[in-house]
Amino acid sequence: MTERSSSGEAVTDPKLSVTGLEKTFDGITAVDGVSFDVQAGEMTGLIGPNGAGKSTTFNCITNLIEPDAGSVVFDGQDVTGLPTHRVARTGLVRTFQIARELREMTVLENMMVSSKEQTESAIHAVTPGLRENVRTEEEAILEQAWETLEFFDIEHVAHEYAGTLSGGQRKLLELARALMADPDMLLLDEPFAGVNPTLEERLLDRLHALTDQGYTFLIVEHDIDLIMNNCVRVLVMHQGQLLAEGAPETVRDDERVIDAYLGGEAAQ
Ligand SMILES: Nc1ncnc2c1ncn2[C@@H]1O[C@H](COP(=O)(O)OP(=O)(O)OP(=O)(O)O)[C@@H](O)[C@H]1O
Repeated sequence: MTERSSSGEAVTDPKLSVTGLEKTFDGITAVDGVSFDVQAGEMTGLIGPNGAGKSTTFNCITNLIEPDAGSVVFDGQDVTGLPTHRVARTGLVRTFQIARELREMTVLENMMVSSKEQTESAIHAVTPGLRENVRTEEEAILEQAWETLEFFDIEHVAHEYAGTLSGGQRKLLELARALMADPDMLLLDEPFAGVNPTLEERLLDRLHALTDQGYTFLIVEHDIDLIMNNCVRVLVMHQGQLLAEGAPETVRDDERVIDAYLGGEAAQ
C-alpha cells in the first residue's frame, strides 16, 4: 500500500517491520529491544562486531529462536511466534547451511525437496484422481529447479552429491534452495563466508539481479566493505542494540559505529 506524507512524498509500507525484539539467554541479553524496517526490493545489510546479536536477531525474525518480546510484521501480516515453516509460507525465507543428510543427496535432489509445492504434492499423491495433477506439478518443480540451477551457473553439478561441492558452490546452492520456496524476501546469514573471489562476484551479481526482479534481502555479513558497497541501507548492531542505521556513507562516518568496531573487534 502506498500513501502520501504531508509533504506529498510517497510513503510505502515496509516489507518487514521488527519492533522491540528481545532475547535473553541465561542472563545474557543477546537482543535488547531492536526495532527496524526493511523496504521492499532493497538489499539491507546487518553488521556489527562479534557477539552484537546479529544472528540471534535473524533467528528471532523467523522464530528459529523464540523471542522473549517484540513483534515481526511481514507484508502487513503479524508473523511473530509462527513456526519457521509457516513464516516461510508467507514468503519470508532464510537460507540454511546444507545439513549433513542433504550432503548425501545430489544437488538436484536438494532442490526438489526444498520446493514448497513438493510438500503439497505429497498430500495430493494420496488422493485418487489427483495423480495427473501431481505429475504436472512435479514437472513444473523440476523445471523450476533446473532454471534456478542455471541462473546460479551450477547446473553442471546437478547430479553431484551436495557434500562434494566447494564452499562457494555450496553457498550458491543454499540460495538456490531458498528460492525454490518461492520467497519474496530472503534472510542471508553470512552468504559470503568461505567464498572465493570469483564465486563471490557471481553471487553478488545474482543478488543484484534478484533485487532488480523485486526480491528483498536482509544480509548478515562480517565483510563490512562488501555490505557498504552493495547494500542501499545498513543496520549496525552493538551489544544487543541497534546502534545506527542509514545509507552506507552515513553509517560509515558515524562516530558511534567507528567506536563500536575500534572498541572491540576492529580486526574484522
Ligand atoms: N544459544 C545461546 N545460548 C547462550 N548465549 C547465546 C546463545 N546464542 C547467542 N548467545 C550470546 O548472545 C550474544 C549475541 O550472540 P549472536 O550470535 O547473536 O551475535 P552475532 O552478532 O551474531 O555474533 P557473531 O558475529 O560472532 O556471529 C553473545 O553474547 C552470545 O554469546
